[in-house]
Amino acid sequence: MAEFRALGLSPWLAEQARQVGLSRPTPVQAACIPPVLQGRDCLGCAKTGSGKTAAFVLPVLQVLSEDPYGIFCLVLTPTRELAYQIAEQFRVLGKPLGLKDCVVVGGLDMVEQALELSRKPHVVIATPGRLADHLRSSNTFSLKKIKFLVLDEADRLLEQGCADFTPDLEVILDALPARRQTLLFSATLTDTLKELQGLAANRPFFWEAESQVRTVEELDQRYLLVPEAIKDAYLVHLIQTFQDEHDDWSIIIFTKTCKDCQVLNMMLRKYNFPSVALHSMMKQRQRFAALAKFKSSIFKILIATDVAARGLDIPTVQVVINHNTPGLPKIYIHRVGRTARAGRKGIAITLVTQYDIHLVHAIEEEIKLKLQEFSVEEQLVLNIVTQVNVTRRQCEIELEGTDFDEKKEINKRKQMILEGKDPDLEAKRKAELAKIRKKNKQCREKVQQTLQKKKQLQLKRKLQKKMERRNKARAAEEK
Ligand SMILES: Nc1ncnc2c1ncn2[C@@H]1O[C@H](COP(=O)(O)OP(=O)(O)OP(=O)(O)O)[C@@H](O)[C@H]1O
Repeated sequence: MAEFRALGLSPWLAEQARQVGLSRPTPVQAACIPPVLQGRDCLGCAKTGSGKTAAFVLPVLQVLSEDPYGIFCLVLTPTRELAYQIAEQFRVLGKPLGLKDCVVVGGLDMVEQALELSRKPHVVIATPGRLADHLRSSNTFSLKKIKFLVLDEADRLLEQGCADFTPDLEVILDALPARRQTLLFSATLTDTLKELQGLAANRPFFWEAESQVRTVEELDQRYLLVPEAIKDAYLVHLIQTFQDEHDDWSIIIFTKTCKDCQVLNMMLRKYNFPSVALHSMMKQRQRFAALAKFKSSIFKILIATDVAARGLDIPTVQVVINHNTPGLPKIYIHRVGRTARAGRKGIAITLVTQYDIHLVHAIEEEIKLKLQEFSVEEQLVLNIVTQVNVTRRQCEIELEGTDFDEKKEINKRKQMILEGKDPDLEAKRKAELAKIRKKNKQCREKVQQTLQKKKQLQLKRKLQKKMERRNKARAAEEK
């Protein structure tokens, strides 16, 4: 407790931290809390599970307790589940303050959220899309007086991936006062450091954990070479083994697509494994329910897309299985970081097919560590291959019978409308683009063929000339 106090926190807050199990500051907390209390902006880069959340929650609560008003702090985070998790930390640590928080995320009632926002909560925790929608559509609340802006998983919020947050961030930043403290945290900040530094200009304090290796020591990182066609048999075998060998076990399996996630969940259920799925095509209430069931250990297996890759803190997770090798090392770091948190041990097994070897090399290069091979008894896997493949096919057929693909199409259209695009026009544009690409490809092929023919002709002529010269020489010799 004394150590948290030594960082500048009040006795009540240090005591509250102790009561919720934070007895001694972790390095990221020890390094970042004092400069934040001094009024500086902060960029904190520390490994997964190292306590970055409390590194911003504690100083925000400290400053809030000295001059409480609403809306005092805005926290932005990329996923809805993460927003609730952060709100929970604010709630437990800020209980003695009577802290009022408000979570603003997509998929839930907008009117209710607007009402809550108008009641001036101390802290708003939001995903960018929904908060920007509120700002565009109502003037019943103001962010003009906020003292703190926190970007959790800051690099994800700023990168322009498949879900691009930047247009929403622009709307939000326009609604904020220039005089504020900005705190940015992630386990993978360094790639986007330049953009981030532009956001935090108030005597920014940058802290990065001193370590070459970018994943935690307690994590045992393995790969398993598997032929693509029988990958699922390996997965079933792995799960069966963990179930047989451990009483208390809990696994997160990451998949590439929502459909894969759904099919695998159906398949594992057919084998009576206690699994639940979590992906972005589920309704928000189903997503929360699935996560709650997994957190309470009613279901021991969570099959998820990368929507669960960042930030989720579930201490009981001992195993992470990557059903596909992540295409980006950064995603690998976040996925495997769902285990071996806060000093606990954990294992991550990545299924690697013949097509993914280069991805493993990229991961190893980034994390500065070689993955070790995980060995299994191949015969046991071969024994179940046919059965597993048949079961998977059955599940795929079952899924095709539902409106899953249709929903996907509808979701895509909805997303486009939200982004201000016309789905029909986009479809037309896409078709035209495909046509142009096809034409270009045909043209390239034609050029290549012509070039090749030309080359062959030249070669033929050269050969002919050579032969002629040789014949002439021979004839001259004979004379
Ligand atoms: N000082 C502390 N002492 C003990 N446990 C702590 C301390 N600080 C945080 N923890 C615990 O460590 C776990 C991980 O913390 P947190 O979720 O903040 O990690 P993180 O660094 O944000 O990870 P990620 O990068 O995956 O989001 C949580 O269960 C939290 O309660």
